[in-house]
Amino acid sequence: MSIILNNLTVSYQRHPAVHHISGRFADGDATAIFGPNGAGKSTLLKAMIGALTPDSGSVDLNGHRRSDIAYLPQQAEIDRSMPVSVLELVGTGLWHKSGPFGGVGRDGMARAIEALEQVGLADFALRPIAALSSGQFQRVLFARILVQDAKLILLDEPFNAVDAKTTEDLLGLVAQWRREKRTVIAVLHDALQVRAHFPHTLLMAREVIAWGDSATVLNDDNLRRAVDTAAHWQSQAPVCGLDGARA
Ligand SMILES: Nc1ncnc2c1ncn2[C@@H]1O[C@H](COP(=O)(O)OP(=O)(O)OP(=O)(O)O)[C@@H](O)[C@H]1O
Repeated sequence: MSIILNNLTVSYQRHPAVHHISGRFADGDATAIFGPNGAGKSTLLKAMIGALTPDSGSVDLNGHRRSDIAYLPQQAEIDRSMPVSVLELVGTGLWHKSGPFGGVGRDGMARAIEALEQVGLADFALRPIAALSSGQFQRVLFARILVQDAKLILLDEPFNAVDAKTTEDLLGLVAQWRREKRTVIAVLHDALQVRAHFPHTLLMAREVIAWGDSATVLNDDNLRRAVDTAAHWQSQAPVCGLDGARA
């Protein structure tokens, strides 16, 4: 499933976090979004799922619906104090099929248990989500994505605060999604990991620094340019005139 950004600008109180980005994500393959802190990576994902409205430009899902997208937010954005069991949380991945108040049914329950087995947490099904470690919780969120069976998978820093073994297991799922020709887009901070597992990279610092094959994009010059761009940022980006120029 191809996703295209057309001159996309997304701002907070008119200060752009994503500024005039255009390009196409590789269809049925994995792309990393890479860049310094504050580069607009999370903002871009939120615009892609429709949680933020662009100031200008658009996200073209190529005829697909938002419900074809599975999204993993940063853990810090999830309220884990909710009185919900692991199995119930994984079951919410079937929301688009069951409706907000519908039960997941016997088949849905079986799929959720199968997904928990796949991430190695079947024994944790009835535990409250509040009782999980960060790494276990991340496995549960990946199980939720498995039951969603989405064509487009967006992951925001999926391996943050996750140990080496869990990272390796979850990267195995990314490899499986690539074999299944799903489009995977992940915000990452580890260039070695990107080079090894994500064939394509969008390197950004509010704007596109480079976008293409990871081996080409992640060269020293480009990485330096991204860091230099960030080093000259003011606390807020200048207001955007939306015609391509800063106002
Ligand atoms: N809700 C918000 N209100 C105002 N400004 C925001 C908001 N969320 C993000 N920003 C600002 O937008 C810019 C981009 O933030 P964003 O979180 O998208 O960056 P990022 O590349 O994901 O950063 P990091 O690598 O640190 O997670 C930052 O300057 C940030 O302070």
